[in-house]
Amino acid sequence: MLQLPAPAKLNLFLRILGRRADGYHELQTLFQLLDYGDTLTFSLCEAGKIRVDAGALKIPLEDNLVYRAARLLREQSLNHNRKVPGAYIRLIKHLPHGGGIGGGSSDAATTLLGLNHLWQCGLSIDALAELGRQLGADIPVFVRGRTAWAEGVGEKLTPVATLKRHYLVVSPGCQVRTANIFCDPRLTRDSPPITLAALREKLRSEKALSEEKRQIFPGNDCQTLVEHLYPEVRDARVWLEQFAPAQLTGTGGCVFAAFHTACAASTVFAQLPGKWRGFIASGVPVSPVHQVLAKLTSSE
Ligand SMILES: C[C@@](CO)(OP(=O)(O)O)[C@H](O)COP(=O)(O)OP(=O)(O)OC[C@H]1O[C@@H](n2ccc(N)nc2=O)[C@H](O)[C@@H]1O
Ligand SMILES: Nc1ncnc2c1ncn2[C@@H]1O[C@H](COP(=O)(O)OP(=O)(O)O)[C@@H](O)[C@H]1O
Repeated sequence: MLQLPAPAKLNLFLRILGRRADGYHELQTLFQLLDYGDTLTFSLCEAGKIRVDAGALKIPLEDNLVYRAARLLREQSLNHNRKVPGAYIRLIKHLPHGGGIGGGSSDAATTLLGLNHLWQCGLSIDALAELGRQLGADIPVFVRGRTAWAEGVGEKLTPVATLKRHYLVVSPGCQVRTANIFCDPRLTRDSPPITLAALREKLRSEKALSEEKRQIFPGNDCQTLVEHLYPEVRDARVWLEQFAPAQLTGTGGCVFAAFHTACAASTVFAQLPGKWRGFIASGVPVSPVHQVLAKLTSSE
C-alpha cells in the first residue's frame, strides 16, 4: 500500500490577460504550494479494475478526477503496449471542493504520480504533466510539484522562491464553479502582463523590507465578480482583513491571509466565526508528495 499527500495551493495573485480562441483564458499567477491537503492511499487489485472510495466526497465516479486520472494513465500505458494491474484508491478529503485551492486537481496529480510509481509505468514528469493538462489547467503545477510562476492557461511554469509564510485559509462554504466565473461577461480579462523579472524584483525588494512591512502580492482579477455573486466570500475576506491583508485564491470561494508565524495565524484561526471552516498551512517550495516519493525512491 502506498499513502501519499495531495497538497492544496493558493494563487498569491491572479491576473487575467485575455481570452484565447478556444475560450480558455491567458493568465499570470503565482502558485504557492502548501503543506496541507488531502490524503490518498493506493493498493494493487485485479487487472482492469479501478476502484475509488471517495469517502465523504459525493460526486459520481466518472466525474471524480482521481478516477479520471487513473483511467487516463491506464489508457496511456495500454497505448504503449504496457498492461497495468488494477488499483484500489482511497481518498481522504480534507480540502473543501470548489474552493480555489486546487483540491480536485491535486488529487488527480497525486493519482498520476502514485500510480506511475505503483504500476511502474516509467513515465517522466513531463509526460505526466501533459496527461494532467488534458484533465485540467491546474493539474500540471501539482504534477511538477514546485511553487511556481505560471503563464499560458496555467501550464507554463517556472519555479520561484517565495517568502516563508504561514497562511490562514477560510472557506465561507460556497462552491464556486470555475467555468461560471470565466463565462461571465463582467469578469476583468484585460490586465496588462507583468514580467517574471518584475516579479523576481518584487520578491527581492519584499525580502529587504522589515517583517511587519512585508505584504502578500495583491490582486486577483476574479475577486470583484466572485464577491458580487457570493456575498459570503466578501464577508469572509472583510472579516480576515481585520487582522491582515486578505484576498481570494483562484476563482474562490476560499480567501486567505499571510502571517509571519504559525502562532499568529493560529491566534486568528481561534477567532474564526463558527459558520465558516478554515485551516492553517505553511507555504512550501516543494510539494509534500514529491518529498514522500523522493524518499521512497531513494530507499528502494
Ligand atoms: C483559474 C484557476 C487558477 O488557479 O482557478 P481555480 O480552479 O484554481 O479556482 C485554475 O487555473 C483553473 O484550473 P482548473 O480548475 O483545472 O480549470 P479547468 O478544469 O481546466 O477549466 C474549467 C473551466 O474554466 C475555464 N478556464 C480555466 C482555466 C483558464 N486558464 N481559462 C479558462 O477559461 C474554462 O471555461 C474551463 O472550462
Ligand atoms: N477528487 C476531487 N476532489 C474535489 N473535487 C473534485 C474531485 N474530482 C472532481 N471534482 C470536481 O471538481 C470541482 C472543482 O474542485 P476543486 O479542484 O476542489 O476546486 P477548485 O478548482 O476551485 O480549486 C468540484 O466542484 C467537483 O465537482
